Amino acid sequence: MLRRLILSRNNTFINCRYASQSMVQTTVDEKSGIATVTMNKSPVNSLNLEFLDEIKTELNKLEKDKVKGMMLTSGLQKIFSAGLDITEFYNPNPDRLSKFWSTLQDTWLTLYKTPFPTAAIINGHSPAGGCLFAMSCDYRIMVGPKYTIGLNETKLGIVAPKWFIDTMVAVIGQRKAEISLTTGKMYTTDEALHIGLIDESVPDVNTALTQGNLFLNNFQRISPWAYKMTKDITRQSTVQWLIDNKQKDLDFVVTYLQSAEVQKSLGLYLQSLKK
Ligand SMILES: CC/C=C\C/C=C\CCC/C=C/CC(=O)SCCNC(=O)CCNC(=O)[C@H](O)C(C)(C)COP(=O)(O)OP(=O)(O)OC[C@H]1O[C@@H](n2cnc3c(N)ncnc32)[C@H](O)[C@@H]1OP(=O)(O)O
Repeated sequence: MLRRLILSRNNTFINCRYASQSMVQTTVDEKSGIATVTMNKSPVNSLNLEFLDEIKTELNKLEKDKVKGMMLTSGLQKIFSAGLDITEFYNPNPDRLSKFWSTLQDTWLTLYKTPFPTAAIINGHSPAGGCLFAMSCDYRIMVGPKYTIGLNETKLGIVAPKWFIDTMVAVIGQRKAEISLTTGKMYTTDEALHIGLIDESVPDVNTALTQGNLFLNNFQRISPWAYKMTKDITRQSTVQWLIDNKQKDLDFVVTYLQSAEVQKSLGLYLQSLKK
């Protein structure tokens, strides 16, 4: 791992951590202590085992470094994240599939429970797992109007696990989540703003980053302990369910994803993507 200081747009030094061939780049503004984590896995930031592992490691590092906040964004032109890498569960190797799902569980727990405030800068399409990661941040700013966001699992012939569903319910409420999930609806930026799936719609990435910094800087005036306790209490039931049911969730997903019916749906969906 290498480190270097670079000069930011507002002339403060940024501590930049990077590794060769890294899929995740992080900069930390030395003045504000706010980190920007950029997902950079071409072509669509699909979340496979190695990518998830890198994201989790990076989040743990930020916690150790006691950053004051984090913005999660994408380095790709028009995609925040295409969600889970479908090739991880189409014709899967069962051992790798187990490892992949456990890593997803752990990465999500790490992101959902960060002791520092987080903002998703959604600068591109954000289906399924991409939407999950955005919803797991404390605040969402989406660059409009061209992109879409939502949990579209039913469109793939699969079911969003309970903790995906609970995360969405926590953001938009039971009724809207039920409609969104059963129909697999992908929302435009305006629609997402209207139902509360995102907090702000902005015209470009620079504005999104400025607004993200503004949101995170609010916490300079809040006790970190009070922040963390409040977040833990608010998110407790969703987090605790997964902690208590990790193995059950894993066993179910591994069995269900390998069933002939689900494999057939996934094959057809992958084919449609290639077309
Ligand atoms: C009680 C419990 C019950 C059940 C539990 C059981 C099951 C577990 C549930 C599992 C949950 C899964 C959640 C997910 O995240 S599934 C993934 C859903 N993602 C999508 O549907 C996104 C699909 N992709 C797109 O819509 C577009 O690609 C996108 C808008 C992101 C970008 O469009 P663009 O035109 O720019 O690029 P494309 O040409 O479409 O794509 C480029 C190449 O990338 C490949 N691709 C795209 N998305 C994925 C993906 N998610 N995984 C793997 N590969 C992907 C695409 O095929 C293209 O490949 P090539 O043709 O270049 O080879």
